[in-house]
Amino acid sequence: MAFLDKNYWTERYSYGKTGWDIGFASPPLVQYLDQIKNKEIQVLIPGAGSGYEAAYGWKSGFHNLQLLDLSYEPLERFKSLNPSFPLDHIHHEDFFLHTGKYDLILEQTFFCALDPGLRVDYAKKMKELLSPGGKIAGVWFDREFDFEGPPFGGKSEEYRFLFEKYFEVHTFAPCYNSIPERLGSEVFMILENSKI
Ligand SMILES: C[S@@+](CC[C@H](N)C(=O)[O-])C[C@H]1O[C@@H](n2cnc3c(N)ncnc32)[C@H](O)[C@@H]1O
Repeated sequence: MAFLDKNYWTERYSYGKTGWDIGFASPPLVQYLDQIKNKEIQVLIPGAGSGYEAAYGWKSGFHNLQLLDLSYEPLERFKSLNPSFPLDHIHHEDFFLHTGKYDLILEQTFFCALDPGLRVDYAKKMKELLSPGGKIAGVWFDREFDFEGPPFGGKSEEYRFLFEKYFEVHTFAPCYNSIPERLGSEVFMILENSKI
């Protein structure tokens, strides 16, 4: 398996090998953001890539929203397309080294981009970054792939087993509003940081 470091992702962006990039804010995340009344909450989007969800959230009034990516390229593009987005809310950084406290962290094809050996670390880091009562919400692939990842697939039972150790599982359901290409292969989850 390729070493999934900054160089790997930079190369993928440089060669335009970005099959994950849907070109617009992901409908399940958009609908989730739309029903949140308190727009003052601290939000993080890790592995944000082109940052469509961040642009959507910002335009919808979530002004305490931060995006983060290991790769410089998509963040530079994001900056040029969203000139009013505050520069200090854009983090060119490794998720695992990021510090902060958030009320909401959004997941969209970040988990599946990581080496599966990092899944426990992902759960622990998410917990560390969430305020008490804070939530992770978003979509995870509920399927395996017949090629070497990324993306790395998985099954919902595996996720439930992993995340129940760290979070209160609020929502865990087949995603009904996935993009057509992913319909039937994603699970929507809301995980709350209320477990000690
Ligand atoms: C599959 S892409 C998804 C991008 C975006 N979420 C989307 O749906 O278009 C995975 C992203 O995670 C970033 N990434 C991978 N490992 C990372 C890490 N350890 N910390 C932060 N970003 C990372 C990559 O640079 C890439 O932009």
